[in-house]
Amino acid sequence: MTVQKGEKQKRMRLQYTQKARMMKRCRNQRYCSRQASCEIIKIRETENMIKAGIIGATGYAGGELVRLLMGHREAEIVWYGSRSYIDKKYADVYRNMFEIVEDVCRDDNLEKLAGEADVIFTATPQGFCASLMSEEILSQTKVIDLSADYRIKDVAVYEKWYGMEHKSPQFIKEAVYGLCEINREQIRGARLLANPGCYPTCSTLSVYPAVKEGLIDTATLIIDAKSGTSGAGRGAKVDNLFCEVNENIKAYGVANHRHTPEIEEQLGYAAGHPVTLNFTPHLVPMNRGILITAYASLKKDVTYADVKALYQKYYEKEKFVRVLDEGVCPQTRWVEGSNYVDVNVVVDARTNRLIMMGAMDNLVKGAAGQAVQNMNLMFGLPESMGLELAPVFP
Ligand SMILES: NC(=O)C1=CN([C@@H]2O[C@H](COP(=O)(O)OP(=O)(O)OC[C@H]3O[C@@H](n4cnc5c(N)ncnc54)[C@H](OP(=O)(O)O)[C@@H]3O)[C@@H](O)[C@H]2O)C=CC1
Ligand SMILES: CC(=O)N[C@@H](CCC(=O)OP(=O)(O)O)C(=O)O
Repeated sequence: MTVQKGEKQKRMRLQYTQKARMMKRCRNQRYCSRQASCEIIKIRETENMIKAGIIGATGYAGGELVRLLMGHREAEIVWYGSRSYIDKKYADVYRNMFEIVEDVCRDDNLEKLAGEADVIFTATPQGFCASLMSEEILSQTKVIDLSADYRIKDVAVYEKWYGMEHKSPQFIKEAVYGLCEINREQIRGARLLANPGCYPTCSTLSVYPAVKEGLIDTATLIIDAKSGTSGAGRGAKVDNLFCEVNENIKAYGVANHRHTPEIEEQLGYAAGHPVTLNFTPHLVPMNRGILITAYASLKKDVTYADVKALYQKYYEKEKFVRVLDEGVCPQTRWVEGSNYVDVNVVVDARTNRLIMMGAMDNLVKGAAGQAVQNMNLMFGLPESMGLELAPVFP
């Protein structure tokens, strides 16, 4: 049986290798079949495919990166980094990758990987990337860090909110905050990219035009946020057990969540002055998704049409930010599995407040999708390459 399968695969490989050679750089053929894709990936190794290494490939954010990069026609994964599953087949950790990923997990040796990869994604706990970063690494490869290590410019603020010493503060200034819709030009030239947090991405994009245009009083800004459980990662924690999360909703990190200073910093740049706000996250019994509802007092007398025009001014040309129609509130289900952020507003004339809403998939636009969007910009590729996925429904 095994022999027969082996023979068949050999024949198919030959066939597909020939096919791949004929296709040369025909970019749209990668998924003509699973076997073909393997061969075509190999052929393209010699054709300047971006070699990507993932440290933390066995986590939820890293796993989503694997899924997205498998569908990226200019990138291939050369390193599935892990700490607990070294030498184990990646597809044995995530069986959705059965017959799709054949590689085994390797260690988390950032220095060694720097010599093999054009780009390294660190989808690891806070502090890991900062503890290993060096000029030697950055002179060989680009690094996209999905943790918060380089997101906050003031090291004292980072150390206070994250409760740890920053091990390489000398790189904070150089790191570019990778919110593509706002920092696109700086991202293009970055060696070290700080991929934004999930809550900060959805919060900032939902509120940004109103803050930038001075439409709201930022001192009154309150951001209420809800997240699915994958936001907490794959590690076993009592708080995330089925019986704790199912049929339940709870606030956490009230008045002290570590994403607060990140959102304040980004909105401060937009406002042109420091911003202090309330940010309250909630854990909801869903796998994925973030929903933001933000409130602030209006400084101007405006209608929905005025505010919509302002949001369109910033987002009309943004593929991944969709400003919904009047009266339509964003829902996590409409963005699930995709890189989209849906936003909308309501002008509440009765309370003179603007209510700003946003929905996004925490693992895609909130983590891996945005990381791929950043990689595309850093390598001069079309920004949406590998991300043109419609949301899944239901
Ligand atoms: N989940 C989300 O929605 C989002 C997550 N992020 C950020 O992405 C990063 C990863 O998050 P997430 O995927 O959720 O976390 P997970 O807990 O699911 O995964 C963590 C990964 O890091 C590895 N790892 C754990 N500890 C260490 C260590 N001490 N040294 C090296 N590697 C280690 C794990 O490897 P192994 O399992 O093999 O031991 C695993 O692959 C975090 O910084 C998180 O804040 C950012 C935005 C959204
Ligand atoms: C539900 C849940 O627990 N969410 C996480 C979000 C963490 C995350 O995504 O971390 P970074 O964006 O900072 O990397 C939390 O609140 O800590």
